[in-house]
Amino acid sequence: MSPLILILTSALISVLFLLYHRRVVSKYDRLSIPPGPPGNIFSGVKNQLSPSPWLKYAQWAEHYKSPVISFWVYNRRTIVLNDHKSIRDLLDMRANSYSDRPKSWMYHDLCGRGNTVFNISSLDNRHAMYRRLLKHGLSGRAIREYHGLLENEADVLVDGLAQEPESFQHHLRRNAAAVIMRVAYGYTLTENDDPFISVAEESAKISGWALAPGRWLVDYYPSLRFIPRWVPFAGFRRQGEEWRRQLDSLSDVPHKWVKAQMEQGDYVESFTSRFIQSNSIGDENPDEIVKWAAGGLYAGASDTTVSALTSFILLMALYPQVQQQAQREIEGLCGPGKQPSPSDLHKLHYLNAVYREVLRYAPVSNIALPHRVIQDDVYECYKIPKDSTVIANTWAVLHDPALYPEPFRFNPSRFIDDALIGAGTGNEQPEFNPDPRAYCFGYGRRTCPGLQFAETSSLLVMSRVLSRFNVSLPVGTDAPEVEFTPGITSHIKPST
Ligand code: HEM
Repeated sequence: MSPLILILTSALISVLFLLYHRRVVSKYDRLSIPPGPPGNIFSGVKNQLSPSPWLKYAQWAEHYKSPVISFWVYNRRTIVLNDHKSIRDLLDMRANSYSDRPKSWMYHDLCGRGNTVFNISSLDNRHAMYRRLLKHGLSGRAIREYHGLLENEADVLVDGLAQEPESFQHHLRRNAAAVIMRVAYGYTLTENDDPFISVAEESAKISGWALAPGRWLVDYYPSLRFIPRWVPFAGFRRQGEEWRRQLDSLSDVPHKWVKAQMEQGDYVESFTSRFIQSNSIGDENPDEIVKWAAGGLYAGASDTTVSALTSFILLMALYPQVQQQAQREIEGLCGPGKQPSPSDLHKLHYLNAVYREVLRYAPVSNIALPHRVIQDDVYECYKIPKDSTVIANTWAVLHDPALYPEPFRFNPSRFIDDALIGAGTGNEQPEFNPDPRAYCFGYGRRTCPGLQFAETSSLLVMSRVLSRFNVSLPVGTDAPEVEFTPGITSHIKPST
């Protein structure tokens, strides 16, 4: 080809590219951002969000007549999805773009927690490695191996409840911790003041402070992290370093304990021991991958199942007819006075419906965890800018009257009564009362890996409690207003 033709061809290609680019870019630019409250120039809507942001988001969606809304929190663009369609379309169908986490500079960077399962970027290969391990360790087959453990701990729980029914939350907490410590580390909890539980609670406390939304300006203005630590107003840097030291040593405790037990040749097989011995992890530092994945087990399981089971106990006391129907089902299957075993659980259709209705009526996680979109996107007539924090308002979906008629009525039959379920085609969700587990456990590549484990352990506890007790409010107590605590994991009140 002659040089002239080459030059002309290159020029033509450049012009075509520029025209295409201008058309696409200007089309994107012409679109508007989803509507939402303007907020103030410095902190955006930050001061309008507490204590129950999901209610505020739902109000704004109604006010702006759009399920997809947006606003600023300081200098961070936040998009909230308030209906099932936008959540499905974006977080699930476009999971490759919407599964990252927004960066918390205080917690991820200064406190060094960026590698935990919950926080690590979805673009980091290690996220996929953690998820592979968790999938293996929490598969149906793995869970069957834990059946004996789940049964023993459920017995300990009901014995505790028989002795001190008023401390039911303490017993539920102990049960969740005992099960997951054994699964993750092969560790058996001591009766009181267990040192591993103290370690885990200390980490959770520090994490709560470091993650408090809006508390650390460095989360919104990351260049502040370069301020020298000796500068008088750089207290956050000194605090971050101190917490980093504490959190590093706390997260090493259980992992080192398992390794020491293994070196002595005297250990109970666990998630950690199994994967430490496996040479299929495929990272130059497999020990770290196992450590963080096992840490995710405790962090994911310890508070969530407690929240669901606390709601269950209170709702059984408030809805005796539901309780009796579930008890009749259990007795019909197992015989009078007999306890269901883990392999009976799938046959208890009404109890399964009660579990789903507990998750729907009192969501454990009202707004899942925040996601981050990694590239500019267009949804319907809106542009969604790269790096926006994307929040799914799970609470709004699970209380949407168009999806769940009479959403504030606790009614497990909605999931088994054909008259209450709209027609679905093939494998699709029904028109009404779809399975709430599709929302309660999060979305896309961040969907909770513990869904099946949570279900088996919760159903077992629920069935054992109902086959041994009649749950009721303390004598002389009026039925309380049902309210929920704010926070990442929400708990039904009264919680003491
Ligand atoms: C009723 C019980 C539970 C509920 C409602 C629940 C809910 C959730 C939610 C909403 C998320 C965030 C998903 C997202 O960002 O979109 C999550 C993540 C996670 N959950 Fe659960 N969970 C429960 C139990 C468990 C259990 C028992 C485990 C472990 C045994 C667990 C381990 C995890 C882990 C490791 C993640 C992080 C996933 C990631 O970021 O890639 N969860 N869970």
